[in-house]
Amino acid sequence: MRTAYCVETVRAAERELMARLPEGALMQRAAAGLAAVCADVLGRVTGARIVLLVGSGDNGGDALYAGARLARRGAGVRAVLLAPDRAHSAGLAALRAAGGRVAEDPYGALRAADLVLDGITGIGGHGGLRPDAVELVRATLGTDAVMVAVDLPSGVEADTGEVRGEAVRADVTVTFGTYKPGLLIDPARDYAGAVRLVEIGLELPPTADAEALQYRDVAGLLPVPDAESDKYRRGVVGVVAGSARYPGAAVLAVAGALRGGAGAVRYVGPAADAVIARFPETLVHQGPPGKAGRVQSWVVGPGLGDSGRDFLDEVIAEDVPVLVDADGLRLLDAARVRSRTAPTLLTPHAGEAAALLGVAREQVEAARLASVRALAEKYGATVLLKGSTTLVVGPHPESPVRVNPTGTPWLATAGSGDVLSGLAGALLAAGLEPLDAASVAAYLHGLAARHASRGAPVIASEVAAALPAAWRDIRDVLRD
Ligand SMILES: NC(=O)C1=CN([C@@H]2O[C@H](COP(=O)(O)OP(=O)(O)OC[C@H]3O[C@@H](n4cnc5c(N)ncnc54)[C@H](OP(=O)(O)O)[C@@H]3O)[C@@H](O)[C@H]2O)[C@@H](O)CC1
Ligand SMILES: [K+]
Repeated sequence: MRTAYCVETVRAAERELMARLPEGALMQRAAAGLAAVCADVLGRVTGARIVLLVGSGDNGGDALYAGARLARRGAGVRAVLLAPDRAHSAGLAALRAAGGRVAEDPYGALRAADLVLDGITGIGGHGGLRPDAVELVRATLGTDAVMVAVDLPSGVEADTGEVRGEAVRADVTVTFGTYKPGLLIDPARDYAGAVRLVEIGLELPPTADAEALQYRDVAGLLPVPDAESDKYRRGVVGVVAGSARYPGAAVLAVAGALRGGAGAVRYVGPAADAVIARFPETLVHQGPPGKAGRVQSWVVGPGLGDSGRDFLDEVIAEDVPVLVDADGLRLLDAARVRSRTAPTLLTPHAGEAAALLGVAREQVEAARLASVRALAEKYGATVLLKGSTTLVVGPHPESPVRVNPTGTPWLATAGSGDVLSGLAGALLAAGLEPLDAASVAAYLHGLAARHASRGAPVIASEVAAALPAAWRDIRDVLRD
């Protein structure tokens, strides 16, 4: 599991560690790791032209000490001090002692740089870059210099991934001790480039603030049938989806459920002919959901249209896990969801989330973490917010947010959400907790899209068809 911790927790761990270490030792660890990554990126340090953008806090101190290390190895290092009277004095002295200098012509130095170290702000920064910093950072655009951010790209919010104004766009971010949530969550994640973690010995609490499943975690969670399994042990999913206008949504949700390992899929709705034509293994039911036979989880909403309200109400009243997506979300009553005893999983995209929260879509996109938490609280449900970085949170406000690392922009295609809902529904039916079902589904879905796409446009039914390949990929790690 890749984990990330908020600033408050990082600072507490830092204080505790600092009390046990000689003065300045922690910053030296950070600077040593930072300099090593810079050397790696440069290939050859001797003769390299390096510019340090140095803010008024310890983030600037890290940059100065790393600059000193690189200067000792033969690099030409120039520091641009954004607040000369508040720059880290010991760091600056170390840089000077190593042969580095304060830049006399900052813009000239930036134009000629091979590498720029962004030490303007780290975890102490708030709000976007200030105007003087904006000007300097703009001067690096269009040059060949590699931008390496110290701890975080300056201008992003460490805890939330929000970007309130301008921020540094890094090629590489060297972060210390732990990932910060902003390095995993868009839009900030997109500013970080490749992230390298430098261990500095922080002892962090067992529960993280954000976490991203890795192959091995997903492999451990995937339900795998054994010799005793029958369709009920594997899980029977009920799908209430589709309408005369959108029969395809039903087909795609059923595809996701079948490829998600369901023992059986029961389909309820007006698109039975289309579903059977494509997937004859589906059990279709003509009456209301309550009479469809045994179901271990329901998926309701894709392509349902307005006419599905009665079916939605009936499904919500069932005492099994229910996933609500798309049109189902619009028709949903928060109080009814909150009063359910079995788990509920909601899977909105940003537009649907915005409608449910009564805000603009842009607001959800700019504050994805706050939005998904607000929805989880409003509905007392687990919520998966689709998007560039899909987020999943449980109803408990203290639980970590799960960030999906496998997304790809090719997934932004009609019907891909329907596949995801069927897939997550199958995992719920197999008995996974909603947080696991949703995050494993997002992971598989992203991986399947990558398989199907390989850099070219992909359509939703191909994503569903590529799920077995993604599944095999993941199970392969268990053989290592
Ligand atoms: N914690 C750890 O484990 C370790 C931490 N380490 C390092 O320390 C860093 C944290 O250092 P930090 O606390 O000194 O804060 P930092 O990020 O340098 O910025 C604060 C300064 O910036 C200023 N400022 C604020 N917003 C601004 C803006 N938008 N634009 C411009 N300026 C802005 C603000 O000044 P003011 O608002 O008063 O003008 C304040 O002076 C951390 O990220 C890591 O690199 C490692 O060395 C070792 C392990
Ligand atoms: K920085």
